[in-house]
Amino acid sequence: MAAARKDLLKKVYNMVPPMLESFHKGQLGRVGVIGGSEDYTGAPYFSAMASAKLGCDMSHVICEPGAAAVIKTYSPNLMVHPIMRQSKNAGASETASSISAQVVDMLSRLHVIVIGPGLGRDELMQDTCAQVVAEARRQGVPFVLDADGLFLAQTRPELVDGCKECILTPNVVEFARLAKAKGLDVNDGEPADLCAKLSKAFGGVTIIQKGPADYISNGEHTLVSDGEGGLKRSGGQGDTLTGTLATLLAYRKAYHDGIWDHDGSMSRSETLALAAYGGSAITRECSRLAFLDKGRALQASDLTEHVHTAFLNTVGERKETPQL
Ligand SMILES: NC(=O)C1=CN([C@@H]2O[C@H](COP(=O)(O)OP(=O)(O)OC[C@H]3O[C@@H](n4cnc5c(N)ncnc54)[C@H](O)[C@@H]3O)[C@@H](O)[C@H]2O)[C@@H](O)CC1
Ligand SMILES: Nc1ncnc2c1ncn2[C@@H]1O[C@H](COP(=O)(O)OP(=O)(O)OP(=O)(O)O)[C@@H](O)[C@H]1O
Ligand SMILES: [Mg+2]
Repeated sequence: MAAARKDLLKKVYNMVPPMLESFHKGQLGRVGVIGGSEDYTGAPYFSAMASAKLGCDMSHVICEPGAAAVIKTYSPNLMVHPIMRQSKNAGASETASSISAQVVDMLSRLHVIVIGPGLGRDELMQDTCAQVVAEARRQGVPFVLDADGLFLAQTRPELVDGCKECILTPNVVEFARLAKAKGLDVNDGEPADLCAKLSKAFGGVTIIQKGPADYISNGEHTLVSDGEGGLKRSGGQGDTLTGTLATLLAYRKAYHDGIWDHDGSMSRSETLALAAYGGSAITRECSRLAFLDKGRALQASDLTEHVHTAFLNTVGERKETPQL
């Protein structure tokens, strides 16, 4: 393991809470994934499940009623809330304000939200999420924008400009769309510099540009996460990333809230970068393990099954936790 990677993962370890008998339900993470629509039920499931498998106590999915009925059949462990509405299914009194108000009601019980997996680009879904993002930001609830959630950053950049409590996770194509929205030329420079430029253009928002290597930048500092992954590029692997990021952001909150004894020496900006790096490293390791297991047959759900081992192989279990 290269020295820089080892060093970074050791710091991620320091941010991960031990598992103590004194903790109560919810202290190790309450995550909400907003997405899931008529067309896509897998994406929010993979995201929420990855968060749970990384150790989050409570993983919620907030989605359309049609998607909710389906997602509930995938796993009884997830809490699924049929709050969101696509325009064509909305009643006369259901507006972005009335729907987002129900999601906002849940915010005080959530540590982190992920917006976008399987969300779609329907106008009412997008408007609802825009209002949720604005309120999450006001309340200081960290959020991850991915997939159709990135369409918000592309079309309404003011929602995220300058936000220091969020992570954007574009793939190559989504990165190019965001760059275009900010007037940047993706052919002008090395990937690490481009990621830093885009982050700066968003006022220092943390960006993970996914690809053969993941570039992570807040405009000031750029990390490269290039651990070996698998060779199958099936859809849905990005959802394991957003779920792992969500749990690490919940752990980050636990770290800053001081729910266990530690020296508290890491700043919020450092721990945000560590959550981003840790999520990327764990996801790539999941992909590597799943590919070893399944080869060409690998599907997104195979990553889900390797989240725990990937955590043990990269970050490692806390020494205080009894080893199984
Ligand atoms: N099982 C599921 O429910 C899944 C749902 N998904 C959802 O599907 C919706 C649309 O997501 P898409 O990712 O298709 O987004 P887009 O509809 O924006 O399409 C992006 C396109 O870029 C292509 N692409 C991706 N990486 C590339 C690269 N490195 N080089 C060149 N082309 C590349 C893809 O093949 C895709 O055609 C989202 O809501 C997403 O969450 C996907 O995450 C896949 C799995
Ligand atoms: N060429 C590659 N080599 C190794 N890992 C990769 C490669 N491309 C992507 N990844 C990894 O796969 C994960 C998902 O990235 P990807 O670019 O597939 O996202 P995505 O297109 O948004 O996925 P999704 O289908 O879930 O929407 C990331 O953790 C990334 O590090
Ligand atoms: Mg994606």
